[in-house]
Amino acid sequence: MSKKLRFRECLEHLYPYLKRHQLKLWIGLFLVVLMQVIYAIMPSVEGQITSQLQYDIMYRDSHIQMDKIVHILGILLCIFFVKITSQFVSAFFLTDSIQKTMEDIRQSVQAKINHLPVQYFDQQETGDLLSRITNDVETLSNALQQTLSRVIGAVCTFFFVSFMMFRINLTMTLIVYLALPLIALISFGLIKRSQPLFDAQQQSLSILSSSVNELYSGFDEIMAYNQQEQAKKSFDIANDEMRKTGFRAQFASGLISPSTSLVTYITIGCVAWYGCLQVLSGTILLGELQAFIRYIWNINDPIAQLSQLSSAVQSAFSAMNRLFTFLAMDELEDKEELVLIHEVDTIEFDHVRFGYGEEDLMSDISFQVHRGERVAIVGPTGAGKTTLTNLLLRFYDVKEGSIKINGIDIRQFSYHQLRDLFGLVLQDTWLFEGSIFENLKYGNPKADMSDVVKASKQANVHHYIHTLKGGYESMINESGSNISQGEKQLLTIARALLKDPQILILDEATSSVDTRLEARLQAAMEEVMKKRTSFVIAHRLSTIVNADLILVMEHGKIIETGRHEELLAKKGAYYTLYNAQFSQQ
Ligand SMILES: Nc1ncnc2c1ncn2[C@@H]1O[C@H](COP(=O)(O)OP(=O)(O)OP(=O)(O)O)[C@@H](O)[C@H]1O
Repeated sequence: MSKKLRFRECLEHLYPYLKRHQLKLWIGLFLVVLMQVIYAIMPSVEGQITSQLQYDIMYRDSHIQMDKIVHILGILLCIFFVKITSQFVSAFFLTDSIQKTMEDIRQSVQAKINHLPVQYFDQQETGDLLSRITNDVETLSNALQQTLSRVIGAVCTFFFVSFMMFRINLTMTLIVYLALPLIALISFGLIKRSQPLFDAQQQSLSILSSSVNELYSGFDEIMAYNQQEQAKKSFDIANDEMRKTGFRAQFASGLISPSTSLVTYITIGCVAWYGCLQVLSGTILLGELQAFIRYIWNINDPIAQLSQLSSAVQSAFSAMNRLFTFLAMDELEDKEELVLIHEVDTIEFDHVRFGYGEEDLMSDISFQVHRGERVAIVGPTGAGKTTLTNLLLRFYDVKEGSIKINGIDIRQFSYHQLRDLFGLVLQDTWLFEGSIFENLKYGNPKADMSDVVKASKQANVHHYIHTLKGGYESMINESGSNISQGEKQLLTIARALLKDPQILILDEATSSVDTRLEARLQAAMEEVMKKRTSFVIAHRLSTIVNADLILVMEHGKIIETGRHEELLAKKGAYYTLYNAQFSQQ
């Protein structure tokens, strides 16, 4: 994420997305150009009314020719009608193409998340990632919506209006042109200065969302530990930083408009003085001077507009930068499915060495498991139990040695193929916002209601679902807080049963539940492990006693292996652990 993209590179990344909806985009932009032509013609036509009146007063003894005035008004009305229609139609086409482009970008970000290595998520704040999908895309969308048509319009206006001004008077046009570099200098100088300030503002926003996210997800703990003051303090710091960066960025860009207006007024003063002399000498008509003064605003407008849009352009640039650097990140390379696995017969760790960073956490890990066996992994916290299962799922790759299924290195399989073999029942149960039925089907989208009910019965959770008002259609809220922890784990067991995986990874809950629920959980776990190769991060005595293989881990090493009785007889590490933790159960 370190390399920053330049503006041109950002546009190069954006272009393929815009290109997909280019027909609508081009129609919209063509109409924008048409509007600018009309915009350039209107002051001259309006000026004709003044010139006509001037003529009638001076040469026809104030006898006004109303038919000529009505004729010009008619032309103005037609032009106005075309302008309004173009405005509506172009807004429709531009909005449609831009919104579709944003939808595509959001989809790319979503797809990207699925193809990133797990390490990326270890290093990223969730708020930062969420901000990429929502805030950054929204900022870019707003900027395109507001700026694309206006920037193109501004450039066209500049050329069309210049042409009209030259037609009226060369000297007056040159006076205006003298002021233009000053306006450009002021605008773009201030834009450049405020660019880093906008970056800082966006960064603060993302820190603030992370902070709010943390406050919300840790709400119970904050209350329980009476840390409201501390939480408020860290939120206040993020909030204050947001205010400061926001103020600096907005103040810097807010200076642009008043400064450029001042230069415009001075220019109008000079032109009006020179123009009046020309009218008096009869070189130009009064209506032409009137039109010319309108043109000064119109030609300064593009530059002033750009400066007014600068905050949107700069925020969009920052957003595009983050979005496209994210989208350009290296993805996990997946293999084609060259090797097939039907039945998993053996799983083997062969002299595995691994560490999350430079330092090794585990080395020389070797053991073998056969089909249908139950492996209990025990050891103190931080021993490396979860890491072992992370390696099995290839969330991380081993540094040395290999993990083999049926004698084939798991790196030979595609991620999809490998992970398809596994079912997960974790302590940290994950259920999403949706109905119980949808949550259970997650493991097997093809399952129908009868499969779901069957799995729920096996997992001892069917009766509980029935007691809920909506049954299988009951909604689980975003955090899953409307269901108890024990019931949630039963639901994840049912989900795993529906998937019917060959290998099961089960992380037993350490939190104690009431005796009846415990019995239900126990039975459900036995059911899900039945006839399946299972790796259990074990906390229950019964699981360990019934295991075919117990791996005793400490500091990333397997220090003992065997069955319960053998290990007890050894009177080693397992014996001590058993007496300290499990014998009371
Ligand atoms: N994603 C990670 N990045 C860096 N270090 C990690 C990561 N995950 C775990 N660790 C570290 O690796 C070591 C082993 O962690 P692991 O979670 O495998 O232990 P565990 O035996 O499962 O512990 P527990 O019983 O508490 O879950 C710990 O020191 C932990 O801090």
